[in-house]
Amino acid sequence: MQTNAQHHLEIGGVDTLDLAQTYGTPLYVYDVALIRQRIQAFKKVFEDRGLDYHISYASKAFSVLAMYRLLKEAGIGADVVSGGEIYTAQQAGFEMSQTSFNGNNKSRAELVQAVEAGVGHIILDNFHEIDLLEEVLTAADTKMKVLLRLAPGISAHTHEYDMTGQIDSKFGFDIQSGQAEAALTKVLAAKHLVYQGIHAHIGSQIFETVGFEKAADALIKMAVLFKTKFDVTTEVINVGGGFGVRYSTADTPLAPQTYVEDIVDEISRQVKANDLTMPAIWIEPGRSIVAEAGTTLYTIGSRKDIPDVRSYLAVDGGMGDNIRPALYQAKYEAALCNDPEAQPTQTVSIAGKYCESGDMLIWNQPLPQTKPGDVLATFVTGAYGYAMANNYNRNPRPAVVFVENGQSQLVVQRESFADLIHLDK
Ligand SMILES: Cc1ncc(COP(=O)(O)O)c(C=O)c1O
Ligand SMILES: N[C@@H](CCCC[NH3+])C(=O)O
Repeated sequence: MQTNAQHHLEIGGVDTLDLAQTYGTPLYVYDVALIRQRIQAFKKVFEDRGLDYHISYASKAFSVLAMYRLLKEAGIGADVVSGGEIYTAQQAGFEMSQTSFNGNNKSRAELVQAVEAGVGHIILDNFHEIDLLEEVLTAADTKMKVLLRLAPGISAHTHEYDMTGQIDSKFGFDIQSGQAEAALTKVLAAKHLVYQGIHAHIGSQIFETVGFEKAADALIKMAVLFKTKFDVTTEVINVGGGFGVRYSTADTPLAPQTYVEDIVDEISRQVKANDLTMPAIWIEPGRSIVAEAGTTLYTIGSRKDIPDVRSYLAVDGGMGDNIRPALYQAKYEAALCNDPEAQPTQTVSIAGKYCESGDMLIWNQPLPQTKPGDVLATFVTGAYGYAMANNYNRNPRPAVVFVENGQSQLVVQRESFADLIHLDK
């Protein structure tokens, strides 16, 4: 947390009170330098080891034109999961060969769109999709590089809704029951699918490396099986994303690059032990690239003090701009922008303005005295915040600004009431 000479909270060299004044609240503010640093730290792990690699930022964490432009500048790829993300990346002028396309129910229309857009790789998730993509490619008379998403049977230590690699999951080909082998057989028989490798994503907001290492081992085992049984070389091992970040003092993640160092070292060991050629290693970090770079600014409004029970302090946003506390009991921390380091004198619970009792942003936040009109910042809201924002109660979605070197830039305009009825008939 940075403060300026007036003791105000500052982000990227810009006073947050000025940002709130200029752009209004609620407001998502991104520290662009921090995003660049995160990307560089991931790159460095691979480059220090001289490895063939690909970083595919999981766009779902935060997908807007400005973000794809930033990725392009930083020289990394992007993973997309919908026609909307493909469209946004294209409109941003993103190099589409540097995208991969994930998802458990890609529609025919989305596959056509992906092929026409020149998406680099499609990560096949199920048997239906193998048939569908082969049909689309036959009609277009073109080929597509594919990875197979596997469910390695690993339960990551995270919120139940954030687990994706366990056997009982809607994602990917199950390894244990032989689906993975059956999928490879089908891909090899399809004329327009070019097998490149395998993928696993075990979940999100994970704090330990052991789950990733187990997933890497499972993928290497499959690469060995594919080699011995099918004489097929696996050129890409994609270990997904899911590297945890620190939302509150209770969280104890590793440095983002530490996860990758461990995974890469494990893969290198296993490749050597199994006498394989070293594949390209791909990662798909989303949260760990953007979460900590994001801060949301709110204006404080009403207050309700229930003697001996609780004090509710309400802000002008809530579950419409940050649904994570309601959906995953996610914990956040907040500070007052006019003096974030002032001694707390009270404990309050930060409520949103939506008509739901569950619309709470933070329970039991220590704060100094506040008054209506004060600006409150909640930290680490850069991932799955704006991305999951909604118009519940017909509230317009907030604006997004990028700040860097003392300059701010509006990258997403605040929705207007007119925008809200734009599509109504
Ligand atoms: C396939 C896939 N890759 C990457 C990610 C990104 O995860 P995270 O934002 O936790 O890094 C996700 C989301 O969990 C995902 O489903
Ligand atoms: N939306 C989730 C993570 C995304 C999971 C995607 N597979 C969160 O905010 O934690």
